[in-house]
Amino acid sequence: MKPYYRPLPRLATWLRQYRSPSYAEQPRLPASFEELASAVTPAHGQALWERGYTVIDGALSHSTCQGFRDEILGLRASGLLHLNSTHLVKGSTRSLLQKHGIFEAEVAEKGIQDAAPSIEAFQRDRTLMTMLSLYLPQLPLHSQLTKVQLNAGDGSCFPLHYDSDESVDSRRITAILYLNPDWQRGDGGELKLYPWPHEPVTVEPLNNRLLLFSTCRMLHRVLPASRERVCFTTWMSVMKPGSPPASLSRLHQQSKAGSMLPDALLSEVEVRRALAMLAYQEEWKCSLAESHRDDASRDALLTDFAGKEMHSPGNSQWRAFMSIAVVP
Ligand SMILES: O=C(O)CCC(=O)C(=O)O
Ligand SMILES: [Fe+2]
Repeated sequence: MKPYYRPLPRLATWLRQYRSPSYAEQPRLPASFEELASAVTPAHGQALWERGYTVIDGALSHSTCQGFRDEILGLRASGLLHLNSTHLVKGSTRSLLQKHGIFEAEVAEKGIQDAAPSIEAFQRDRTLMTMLSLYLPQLPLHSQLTKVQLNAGDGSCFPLHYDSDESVDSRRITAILYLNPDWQRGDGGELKLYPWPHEPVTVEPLNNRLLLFSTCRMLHRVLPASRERVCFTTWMSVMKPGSPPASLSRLHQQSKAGSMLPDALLSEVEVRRALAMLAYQEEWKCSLAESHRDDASRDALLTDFAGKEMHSPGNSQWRAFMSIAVVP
């Protein structure tokens, strides 16, 4: 005997779909982002681990990128993006200092998921994390969060910074997808990476370019943009906040800096950070001034930075060390 309830589940699904008021208007989402599975190769995993960054061009389809870009422009037009702020920590007081012309929102914020369904689907999709975990099993990625960004292009930029610190949270890989089909040389807005003691690297914000780098170990900034610039960032986290990765961005074995200071010492995150700050302190200070409006709080930020500087670059031995240490 056939059970009489068999057709019911299918009928119920069918009814639910057609009764849903939003059914007809639902935008068509890419079923998945499976192009990423072939775009990410073992060589990308290796570069990310050893150099601390890698670039994947043409990671997704053209129409997927167009959809992402339209959603971010729509969010800006509906006033759903807010200004990005630099966190200024002074003793026990924390203050926020707005950057000019950098508008952003996290996908988790109110109203963003409905207005940016493809980007929300990207945040939920696990293809990128799965591929990276396959090639970097030492870095078990577990979850991800996405933030959209629109740079107004009036000289807006980011100062030198690290996205996080291994002792602060469990984010380990930063993935930025650039969505700028008309970007041309001279428009600015390049991302500059400082993989010290290697030379800085400039990455153009080209359409459908996915840049991956170490969240805690890669010093970076955005150069002033003279044209509207769109992107989104996905931060991928490991399960346990304190867990390694030992090294995303191992030093070259024969690092020149290592012949003067042992590589083991240079591998210490804090030592690397202090030396990188020394190496780039003038550029760092300039980038802080460029990213914020000229007012009293910017003065406070610059004063705070001056307090952190180590005053040795005038010293000729130090200058000699820095010039020999850099590995091209
Ligand atoms: O816009 C970019 O290319 C990078 C932005 C950035 O560094 C950040 O949001 O932390
Ligand atoms: Fe950043």
